Order: sequence, then C-alpha cells, then structure tokens
Amino acid sequence: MTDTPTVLKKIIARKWEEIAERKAVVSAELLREQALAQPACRGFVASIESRLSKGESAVIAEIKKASPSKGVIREDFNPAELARSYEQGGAACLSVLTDVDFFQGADAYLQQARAAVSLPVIRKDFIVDSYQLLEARAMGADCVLLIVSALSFEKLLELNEQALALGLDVLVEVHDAVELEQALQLPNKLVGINNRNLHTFDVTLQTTFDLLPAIPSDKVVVTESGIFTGEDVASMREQGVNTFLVGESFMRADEPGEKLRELFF
Ligand SMILES: O=P(O)(O)OC[C@@H](O)[C@@H](O)c1c[nH]c2ccccc12
Repeated sequence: MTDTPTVLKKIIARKWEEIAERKAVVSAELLREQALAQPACRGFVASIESRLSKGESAVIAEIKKASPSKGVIREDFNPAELARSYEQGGAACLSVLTDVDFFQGADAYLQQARAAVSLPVIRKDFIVDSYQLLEARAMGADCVLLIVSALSFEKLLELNEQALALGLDVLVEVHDAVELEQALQLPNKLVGINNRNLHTFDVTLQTTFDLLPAIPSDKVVVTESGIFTGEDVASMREQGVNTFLVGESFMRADEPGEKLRELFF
C-alpha cells in the first residue's frame, strides 16, 4: 500500500471505528456464544464444486444496493426477492454486501436473503478483525471474504484459520502478483481475482488473465467484478475460468435472475 488516502484505506479506517462501536454494544464473548450456537454452514465451496463438476458455470450472485464508485445501483431493493430471483436463475451461491457506510449494506440483508433460499451466502465486507468473523457466523453467513490488500500476511493467516475453525468457508481475494503469492500459501480451495483495484476502483478483466498462469490447477479461480457481457463470460471460459462473482450487471436488470440465466446458461 502507498501512503496516499485511497478508497480502500478510507473504508478500512472507518471499519475500525465501526468495530469499536459494535464491540461496545455486543461483547466478543456473547457473540462467540451466538456463533457457536448456529447450525452447520451451507457448503459454499461445495456448491461451487458441484456446479463445476457438472461442467456448468458456478455463479456467485451479488446483492448490492450501492457502491462508492457508482452510488446507488438499484433503488428497488428487496434482498429476499432478489435472492429468490437469483436462485431461480441458477446461481450457485449468493454474495451480500453488509458494509453500511460505503455500500449501503446491512447484516439484516444477508439474513433476509439467506432465509429466502437454500443457497450458501458469503458475507461481503472488509474484514480486519476476528470480531467480524464471529459476527459473520452469528448472522448466519456460510463464507467470508478476506481481502489480501487490506491485511498484513500474519493477520491474513490468523483470520483465515479462525474463520475455518468457526466452520466458515473463505474466499481470499487478490488483485496483483504479490498478493497472489500470499494467497497461494493458504490451504484454501478458492482464489478470487478482483478485476477492480480497490485503491482506485479502476476495472479491467485483464487482471484475471494476467494472474491466471501463476495459479496451480488444484485451485478454483473466481473472477470478480466487471463482468457484463456474453463476450466477457466467453473470454473467461476460453481461459478455463468458470466461476464468477457478479453484482452490478445483475442489479441493474429488471429481473436479476433472468439476467443471470441469459448471461450464463
Ligand atoms: O458489481 P461487479 O462489478 O459485478 O462486482 C461484484 C464484486 O466483485 C464486487 O462487489 C467486489 C469484489 N470484491 C469486493 C470487495 C469489497 C466490496 C465489493 C467487492
């Protein structure tokens, strides 16, 4: 990371404040009790692998009201309805933004979406502290995102182990070769390549193509962000990438699930 105040740095700085505020309301001890009382997670990785083993695309369909770069993306926003639409459209998994201040997300959106379907759900947030893993498990998430550029390598290892110990799956996200090298030291099956640079919010699918050759064949690559057209999808499939994390292009469609089906099936 450089010293200029990038979007990611602003988000992380605010995230630490939010965590302190939340800890003052619900202690980590109480949250741990709630997390450990949850039933088993729905298999996030298992759902992806099951689609891939049938030769199908595995689509992680995102529920996202707004983003720092695009502002409000979707006005008509009902997480349960969106979840059902995605499930009918053939999604393998859901992704729900829970960040409040930059993405207008909410923990309740994840719970509403998950309760409406049988798909596994990833908590999409900026995780920097183990308290957020307990929150994720307690709110019913099946998987969490760990963003390599938001963490030291030691913290990444520690959070990854803690998440796995709670029964959560983990999607580890990279954007460049240095981050990828760190991610590959984890035992995880999934490697997410974010085509969006979280410091500048610039997007190019070339990010996935550039990093792909360095990823061993036993990993499942998830291409994230900036997938809009049939050509985008075809260009990924040509390179052997068949797992996609898509938000905006679905969110802007009248029927997000129909858009999913049209783009992938
Ligand atoms: O809306 P898009 O361009 O389809 O992107 C979805 C998803 O990849 C993006 O929301 C995302 C990927 N990694 C993140 C980390 C934090 C917040 C958001 C993200």
